[in-house]
Amino acid sequence: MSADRTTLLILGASGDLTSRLLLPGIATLLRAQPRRSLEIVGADLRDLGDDEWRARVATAMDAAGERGATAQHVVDTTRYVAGDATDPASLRALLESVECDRLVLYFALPPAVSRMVCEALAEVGAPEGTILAIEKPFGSSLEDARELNALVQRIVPEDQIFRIDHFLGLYTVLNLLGMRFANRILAPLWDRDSIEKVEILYDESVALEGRAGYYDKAGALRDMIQSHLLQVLALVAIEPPASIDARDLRDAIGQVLRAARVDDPVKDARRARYTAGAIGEREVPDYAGEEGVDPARRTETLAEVTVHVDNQRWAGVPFVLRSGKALGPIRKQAIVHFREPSFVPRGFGGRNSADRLVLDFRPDSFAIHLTTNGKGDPFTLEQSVLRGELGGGQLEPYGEVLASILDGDPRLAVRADAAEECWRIVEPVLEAWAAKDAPLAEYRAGSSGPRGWRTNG
Ligand SMILES: NC(=O)C1=CN([C@@H]2O[C@H](COP(=O)(O)OP(=O)(O)OC[C@H]3O[C@@H](n4cnc5c(N)ncnc54)[C@H](OP(=O)(O)O)[C@@H]3O)[C@@H](O)[C@H]2O)C=CC1
Ligand SMILES: O=C1O[C@H](COP(=O)(O)O)[C@@H](O)[C@H](O)[C@H]1O
Repeated sequence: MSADRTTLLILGASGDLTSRLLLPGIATLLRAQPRRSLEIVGADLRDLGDDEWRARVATAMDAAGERGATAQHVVDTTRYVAGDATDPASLRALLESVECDRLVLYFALPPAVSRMVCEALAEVGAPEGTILAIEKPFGSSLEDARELNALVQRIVPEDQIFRIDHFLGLYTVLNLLGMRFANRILAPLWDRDSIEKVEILYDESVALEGRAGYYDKAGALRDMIQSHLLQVLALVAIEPPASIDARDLRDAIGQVLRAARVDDPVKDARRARYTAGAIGEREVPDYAGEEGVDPARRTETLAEVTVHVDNQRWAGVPFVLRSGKALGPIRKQAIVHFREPSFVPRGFGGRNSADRLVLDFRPDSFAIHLTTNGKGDPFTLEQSVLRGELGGGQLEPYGEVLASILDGDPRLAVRADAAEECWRIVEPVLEAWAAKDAPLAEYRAGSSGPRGWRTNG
């Protein structure tokens, strides 16, 4: 751990990400590792003011538990700067106002704005040693991601670029590595011979939450599937790496993403948008009528895409990726569906569903649904559920991600090639959906999705 004075300069500090996930994640890091030395500066277009900003930082620190000396130092020293970071003169002034040994410039901004800030930064120049931490989605298309990669690599060397995907900091997602590669039970079953299908689902109850500025131009496919769910797919599907150091892990991720594709963007993808409804007591307004939403964009709030991985291990196995907002049932899981056994001794009755491994992302746990003899009648099969609590880490995902940035360990960050591959995989679907008559189904907020969309699990 470095004792150098590090400043985290958050661009987009008044946005949803900063308050809801980034600051609370940092708070868990400072609670678990109080010897870190950190100062935080918030910057955004909106003039939030020092007091309001400090209150937000203090709330996040308090929510993580008792405020220790490091967290207190962060609250005492933090400040807020209003301004447009895409404007080179404002950006220069902002950078000059920061005194530290090491600067982490955190882009908590919509992708198009991040790109404009990078263009300004290329003009202004980044202080020596600056780390760029850039949120997903990285760029807005394959071409844009390529250009953005070239641009940021002109500003700082690749080892100072962290393309952020906080799902790589989720305990259960990291646990895929232990589960797959550190026991003899699952590894021999982990291929097309034993696995019929994999589902990776992230159905949320949160709705737009005032994020139209970002979300209405992104939609569920770009917001969740292009980044998070493809990273999870990569960890489910990678070949065993020799080590879990950054190079081996990211080589393996790059390899599997290069093999991934959507067969038929029309048949293998569907999308929908929520209408007014209620989730519990909460009334949710029609997405299309929300402030800042342009209904003509036909932005989807629920997307589902089937991806195939063309290699010996996975040929023919569908990976169904789905994520949506304002849904009633919350499902944040990866489900590995195993094939039927090749033969079951005659005389057994009752077998009616296949075995499966369910990994719950939040809270962290897993369950194996295994066919066994029935409770009352031993000759009637039924499923027993073996559950495991994973215990969770000490850190929230953003704490893990920030720790790895501060330690200069890119293991939890997305490498340049992987960021581009993820766009390559989803781009045929985006093109199909850009057609005027591409279907956009509807679902009531609080429901489980459009009528007629069946899900397993
Ligand atoms: N929210 C979340 O749950 C998560 C978000 N992310 C990623 O974080 C990024 C931001 O998302 P989110 O916080 O939700 O979006 P928000 O729209 O809530 O926040 C973005 C912020 O950036 C500000 N901004 C826009 N232009 C500029 C500029 N020129 N200079 C300085 N600030 C500017 C916006 O100000 P204004 O509102 O005035 O335009 C807004 O406060 C996205 O890339 C998203 O994918 C990643 C993980 C989780
Ligand atoms: O990146 C994003 O992630 C969140 C979901 O992550 P979680 O850690 O809050 O569960 C999602 O709500 C948001 O739309 C997206 O931008």
